[in-house]
Amino acid sequence: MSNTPPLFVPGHDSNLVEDVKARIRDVQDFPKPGILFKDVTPVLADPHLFGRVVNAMAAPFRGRHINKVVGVEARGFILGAPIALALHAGFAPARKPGKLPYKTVTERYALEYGDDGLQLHEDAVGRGDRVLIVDDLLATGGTGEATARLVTKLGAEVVGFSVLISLDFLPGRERLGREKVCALLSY
Ligand SMILES: O=P(O)(O)OC[C@H]1O[C@H](OP(=O)(O)OP(=O)(O)O)[C@H](O)[C@@H]1O
Ligand SMILES: Nc1ncnc2[nH]cnc12
Repeated sequence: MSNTPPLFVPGHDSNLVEDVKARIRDVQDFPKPGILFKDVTPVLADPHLFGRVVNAMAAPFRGRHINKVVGVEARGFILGAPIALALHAGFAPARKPGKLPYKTVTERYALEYGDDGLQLHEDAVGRGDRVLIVDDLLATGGTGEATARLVTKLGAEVVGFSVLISLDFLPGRERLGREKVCALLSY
């Protein structure tokens, strides 16, 4: 028998927010001057903490009949895939333009530090699908909004957004709809 705590245990995890905050690394002026970058890689490096984060980000959406999780390139893939498994849902990657091999739909958006585009395979989600969008961080909400537009363009329903971090001094949460966004921590 191993003493390693199991992943995906339902229930309240009281110290999680403090434990995660203690491990997020602030990097000043990345990728551009004036941006304080929230680096989540130290959280991912700890398998127990990573599992607790996945469980907590999936928890609000259990029982809500999510059948597809869309993870946003690139950091949204890392959290989105295990959250999909935790919810017994399929996973679809929303990728930067030119990366997906099959027919795609495209949306463009502005970022805290530039602008970009996202694509989904046209059969990634469809009518009747109940979709959870997952990313590591919500800032201006441009990425989340563009991902939601891709999902609805394909006829599926966006049930909500699960993010590890919300930068609440930026308008992301309002833009996506306060009631739809679950963030483990905010700044
Ligand atoms: O709310 P917004 O202002 O749209 O910003 C949030 C997005 O910015 C970051 O991704 P980035 O585009 O830097 O891509 P990466 O994950 O590939 O580094 C982050 O992972 C979110 O996807
Ligand atoms: N400040 C920030 N840190 C990490 N990822 C981001 N994406 C947008 N703004 C960010």
